[in-house]
Amino acid sequence: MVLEKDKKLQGKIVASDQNLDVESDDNSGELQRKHSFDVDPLKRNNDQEGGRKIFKPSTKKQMQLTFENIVIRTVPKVKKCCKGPNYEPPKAKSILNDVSGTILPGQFLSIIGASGAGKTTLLNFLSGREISQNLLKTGKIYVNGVDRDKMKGFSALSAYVQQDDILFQTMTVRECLEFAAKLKLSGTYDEKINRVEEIVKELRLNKCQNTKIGGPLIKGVSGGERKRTSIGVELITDPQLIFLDEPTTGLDSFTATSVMETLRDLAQTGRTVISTIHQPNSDIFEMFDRLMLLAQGKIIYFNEARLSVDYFASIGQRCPELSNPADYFMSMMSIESHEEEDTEDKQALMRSHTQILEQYTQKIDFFDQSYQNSSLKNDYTFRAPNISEVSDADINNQQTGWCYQLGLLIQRNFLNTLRLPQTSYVKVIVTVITAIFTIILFQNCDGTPQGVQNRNGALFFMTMTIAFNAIQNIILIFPDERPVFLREVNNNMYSVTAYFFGKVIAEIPISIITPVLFGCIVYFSIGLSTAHSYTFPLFLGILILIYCTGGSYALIISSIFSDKQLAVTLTPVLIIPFMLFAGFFVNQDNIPIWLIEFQYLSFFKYGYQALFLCMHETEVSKKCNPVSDFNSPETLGESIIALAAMFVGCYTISLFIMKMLSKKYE
Ligand SMILES: Nc1ncnc2c1ncn2[C@@H]1O[C@H](COP(=O)(O)OP(=O)(O)OP(=O)(O)O)[C@@H](O)[C@H]1O
Repeated sequence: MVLEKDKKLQGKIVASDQNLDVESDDNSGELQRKHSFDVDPLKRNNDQEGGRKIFKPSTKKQMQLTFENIVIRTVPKVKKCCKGPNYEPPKAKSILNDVSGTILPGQFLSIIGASGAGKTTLLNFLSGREISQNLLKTGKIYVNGVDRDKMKGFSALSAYVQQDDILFQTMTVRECLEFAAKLKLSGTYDEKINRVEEIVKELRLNKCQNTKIGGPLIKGVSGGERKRTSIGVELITDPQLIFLDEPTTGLDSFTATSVMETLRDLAQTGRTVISTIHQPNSDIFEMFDRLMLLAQGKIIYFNEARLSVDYFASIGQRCPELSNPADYFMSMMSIESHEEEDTEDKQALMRSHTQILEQYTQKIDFFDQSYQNSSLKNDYTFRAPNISEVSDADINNQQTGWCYQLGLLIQRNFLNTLRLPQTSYVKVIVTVITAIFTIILFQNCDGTPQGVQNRNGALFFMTMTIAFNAIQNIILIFPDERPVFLREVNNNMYSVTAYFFGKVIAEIPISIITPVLFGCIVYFSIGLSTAHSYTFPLFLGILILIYCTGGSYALIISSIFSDKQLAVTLTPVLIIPFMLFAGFFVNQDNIPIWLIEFQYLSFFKYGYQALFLCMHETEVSKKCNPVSDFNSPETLGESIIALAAMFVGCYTISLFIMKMLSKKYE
């Protein structure tokens, strides 16, 4: 089909490009254009698809996005220490090289280019996402003619669908959409649910709406359905400007085509859709509306996709027959592979590399110049006539009440805990098994010297077990939730404090059940003190406090490290030093003076100390006076207060880190 179309195009090309009609004469190689604005997306929708209407036409103001002279480059760091006579300061690397263009309502722009061409950087910059601090950015972005920097709620007008599908694996497709609708939309409950129904229908999610998203532990929806759910979550507010980062990556060809169809349909209702695409197949290329080719941070083509093959043929880059134009363009924009890789002469190899790079740069410069001089060059000064300025009324910056957000977050967290096996029944089984181990290892904790030794060992073991149980719970779960939290908080769905308290409150049942279950099994089985009626509840209370403090400490670690593997690997290193200060392994008198202060940061020390004093301060038989042996500087009350203070302190620090994180990703 592509070829047939190309042949037709070889004579005279008549195309409507951003409201331009383009005429081309292949013999002269000259492409002429004449302006005539005719964007009627609904008409196109009906005409092109034989009356097929998938998306409801939006009643909102349409968006034209214009970007002017965008330059993004690295700011090289000059190392003062290395400055010498032969010192060559590092050069700035250009990532986007003075790129300009405009995208009109109803257009679906696909950006393709070799790896490192600057696609993601451009998409992020256009969508207003945070660009790394070490990059220098200049240029202007206008939305319907209004300077984006002067707009208050650009993020509320647009949607950004990330490459990875960042969703809760335990939630169903419908639950994900409902959650987004409840937090992002104003109006009554029925109105919100109606919008969900619409999205389910429009994105063809009917069949899988009650299936869980799924992940490594839960079987869930297919890749395409997951991607469509991610798109649906972003479409809930009916944004007019939609950015997508490589939406087809990781999908099979059929699913990728179906996702692209969805995006094309979306654009045909008047929305402006901009997407980077990774390795499109010929079917997907067929579906392209506007195409932007990026190479070395330069736009070498930005116009209708169907004109691209002819355009490149006119500058000497003819796509072979029966080839996928996208593949041809990709190879055209890629640096050629090195043919003399085997040579042992390193200098020759370097020279050859430099030569290839120079040739490649020359080739891209030629494409750049050809595009700049071409009549197909995107006219970024063009302003669609029926587009009016964005006003405050167009910006839906709605945020629901804090308590409403908290309620929904608690509900979601509980659901997640119940549906994730490792946070529910597996945890209970692990608790029971470790309790049985404790009983086997530390029997007979009576008042004899051997029994007291057993008891001290058991108390230390319990402190470790309960603390690690809590740490593991947070370290294994929070890193998975972290991207969802960042996406949602930056989508203005809820506040950081609502998320934080939602998390803390949802943790309460497991923070009570685990230590209480463990304590109940172990306490009487190994013969711990029954001297006072309050000893046992006090003992359980301390176990709960140890669990909560361990969890709060782990929350700091997992908020700092985004990578789960890294967090898991570093946890022992960050925990063990505090464990050594607990007073069981190292006599506190032996701790070097410069390290002594560290013991006051150890929740193991206060946890173990509190359990120890709880047993011995209430012990009737003190044959071997263990309290004096332990040399505890704090009383039981002080130990409990210190533990509680650490718990509150760690949670406060993690809340602060989460706030910082959310600002960083704004
Ligand atoms: N913060 C940064 N500091 C230095 N260089 C950067 C930074 N961000 C991006 N780059 C560089 O800019 C170039 C373009 O990066 P970008 O991620 O936009 O490429 P891309 O076209 O999206 O590539 P891919 O398809 O592989 O994702 C790359 O060479 C990258 O290394």
